[in-house]
Amino acid sequence: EQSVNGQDFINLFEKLSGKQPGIRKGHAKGVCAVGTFTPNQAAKQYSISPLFNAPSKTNIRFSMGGGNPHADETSRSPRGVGVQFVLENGDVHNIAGLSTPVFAGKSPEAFFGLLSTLVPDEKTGQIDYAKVKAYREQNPSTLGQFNWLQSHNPPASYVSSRYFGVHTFYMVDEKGAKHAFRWTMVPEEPELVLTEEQMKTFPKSFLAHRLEVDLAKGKVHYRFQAELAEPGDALTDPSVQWPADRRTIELGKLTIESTGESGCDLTNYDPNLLSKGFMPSDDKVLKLRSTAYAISFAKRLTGQ
Ligand code: HEM
Repeated sequence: EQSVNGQDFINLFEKLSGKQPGIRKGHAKGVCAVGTFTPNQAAKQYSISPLFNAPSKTNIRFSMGGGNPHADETSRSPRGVGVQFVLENGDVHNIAGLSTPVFAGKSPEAFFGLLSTLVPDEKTGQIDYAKVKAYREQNPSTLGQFNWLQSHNPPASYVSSRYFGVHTFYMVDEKGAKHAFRWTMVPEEPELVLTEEQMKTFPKSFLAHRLEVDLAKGKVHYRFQAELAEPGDALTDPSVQWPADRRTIELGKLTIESTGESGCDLTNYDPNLLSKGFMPSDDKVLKLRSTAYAISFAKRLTGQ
């Protein structure tokens, strides 16, 4: 299996979704919001991050997975969230996660192979779905997310969904000890999904409007949680979920206050840009994201 890099993905996204000048090459369709993060004091025992010292302003973006700026919001595909925390000392800390608990591949190569099967045939312009299915069966790490999406209808609102960090990160405490964890954003209101009927009748775009309606009713609250790893848990494979009984600690509350107009348009939610007191794991998918996002960012800022 040949190894792939960030540029390879950008080239592949262009084949899948066209050039899309000035637009994100992944999660192209999205909407901004703003809020405040209020840390839980108890989180301080796991990390020295200034994130836990004082409330921080957050610059949020909700999105549809994929490079299509006109993605169908009734489709069984991942939704995304990016949150940039602006710390009291001016530092920033990013997270960018998905509405699915697992990613579509254990490695950049597995995911790249899957996406490659979705490139339409040059002559017919058609996607060969038998090829896609065969690839999934031969590369079972790409099946978990697909199966999850088949058994969970899409969210009815960007703020009625849980979001998962998917990768493993570390919190570093006062003594320098590292605590492996995965984060989840859990809405305090019930999680609402589209009914089968709504999936057929809703327009392709309703989530931006729905977010405005939800936020006009009042602020939306999320609990920001960390599941702590136990020995033997997958630390570098984002396609594998940990057992449900992992100890969960509350990192704090995220209050989404209003829509954010164009406030997130120029943000790069690189998930490896972390505050002191946090560290990325050696997950190769996580590593590669920095390069891919930087290339996408540079391109879209220069109208490419
Ligand atoms: C090899 C794997 C991946 C590649 C190549 C990739 C690529 C990209 C690219 C190019 C962008 C646009 C960046 C920008 O222009 O700012 C993006 C956005 C995004 N990706 Fe990924 N991604 C990968 C994996 C993941 C994973 C594992 C997650 C979640 C756990 C994720 C969540 C997101 C989210 C939420 C956004 C939107 C951020 C925003 O709103 O600006 N991606 N991705």
